[in-house]
Amino acid sequence: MTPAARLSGAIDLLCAIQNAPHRPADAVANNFFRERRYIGGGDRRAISTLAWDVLRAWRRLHWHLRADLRYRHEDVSPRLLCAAMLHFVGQPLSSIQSLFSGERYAPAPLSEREMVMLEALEGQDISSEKQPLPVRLEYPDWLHPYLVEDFGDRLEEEMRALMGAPSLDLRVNLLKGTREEALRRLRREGFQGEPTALSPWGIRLEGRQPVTVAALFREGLVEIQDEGSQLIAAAVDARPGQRLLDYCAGAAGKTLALAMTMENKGQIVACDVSRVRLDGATKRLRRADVHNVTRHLLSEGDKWAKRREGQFDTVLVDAPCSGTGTWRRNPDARLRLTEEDIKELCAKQAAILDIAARLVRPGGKLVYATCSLLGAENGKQIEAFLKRQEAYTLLPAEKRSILLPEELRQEALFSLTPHGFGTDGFFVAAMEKMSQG
Ligand SMILES: C[S@@+](CC[C@H](N)C(=O)[O-])C[C@H]1O[C@@H](n2cnc3c(N)ncnc32)[C@H](O)[C@@H]1O
Repeated sequence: MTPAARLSGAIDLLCAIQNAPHRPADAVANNFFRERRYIGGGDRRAISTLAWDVLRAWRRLHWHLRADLRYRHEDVSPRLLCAAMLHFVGQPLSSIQSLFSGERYAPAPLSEREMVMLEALEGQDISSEKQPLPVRLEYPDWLHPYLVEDFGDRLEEEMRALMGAPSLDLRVNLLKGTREEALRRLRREGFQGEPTALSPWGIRLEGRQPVTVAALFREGLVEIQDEGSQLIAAAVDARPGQRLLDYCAGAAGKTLALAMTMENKGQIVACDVSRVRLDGATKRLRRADVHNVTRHLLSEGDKWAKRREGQFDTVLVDAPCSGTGTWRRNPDARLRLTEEDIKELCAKQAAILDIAARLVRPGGKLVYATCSLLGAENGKQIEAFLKRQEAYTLLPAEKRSILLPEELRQEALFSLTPHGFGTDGFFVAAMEKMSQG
């Protein structure tokens, strides 16, 4: 594809994202490329990169383009956003104008009005001290007081780290081979990667390499999983022979890692309320050679949980959450999140925790995790849980997982952030249910 055709693709993709305001952008993009199978891998990456750069700079681009208040929100079209983004990454206006040539596969020429709007950007940087903090750091206005409370002086550095592109991490499936073996195979297949600093099974790839086409991925030797998510699985410390419940298993991202630390021995039940997500787990479990997982679809009025009270050695609650820790990957999610969502999510998390608490056997463990950065969904949620559920305490030091690096074993609960650890944002709390009597 020519650069102009790629630009056209990015504009079309952003239009598709804009036309589906309630759907996550990555789901829209998957659909977009499925319907355009003629677009090859390199072109796909170029199109997505520009579209995602725009999504990551959404508030700042709108701030610039609507600096002249005569312009309405509708004037800021995906065409203009892409052109402005190209300007801010250093392309001269004349070369941007030549991409909008109107020739075959190229976007239509820039109108006079569009040119005026773009010319006004000359000599400016995308971030400006004049922008209010939520604009400069790309988060919704209403979230500001929450972030001030949670991060205090660290707010700027934490939120800035969340604006960058994420790393691409793999987890080596020890059921199929070692990390050294996986690194050797990756190099042989032309990929560049290094062992992760914190996860014992992780490999961090350089840039965005098309690893899903690699033979070692298709064979199940590696799985795509952020290092932070791997560390949540490490915190669970699932051992061979145990009976474990992954209560919000989704498409089994963490279940796979738990089955690995259990060496495929014992039993994992993977539950979720979403059939689509649980179905998505089947193929991944097969590819990874995992045999000790059964799945259960939770439904309203389901007696399943009632019948299994006190039966599990460990229950993991990887709770539905705001996903604020994954904003590097899903920058569009910032635009959809509302204060009402946070309130609803907190209530849901508390309800799930209370059900899960009953499923743990006396002396067993409950692990709560989110990919949120917000105290309301994390520390405060656990504080309230421990007040409600007197049988539970935070896991004592001697029982914490030795799969975790020393620095993460100091407390029974910890947070990971892109700024602090170079991972997605995660929170985990490990608790123990006291034995009766
Ligand atoms: C953070 S995601 C789980 C991600 C998954 N554990 C992984 O590692 O890939 C949260 C999951 O909770 C599920 N969920 C939402 N409400 C639930 C409920 N009331 N009970 C159990 N699962 C629920 C969602 O369908 C979603 O799959």
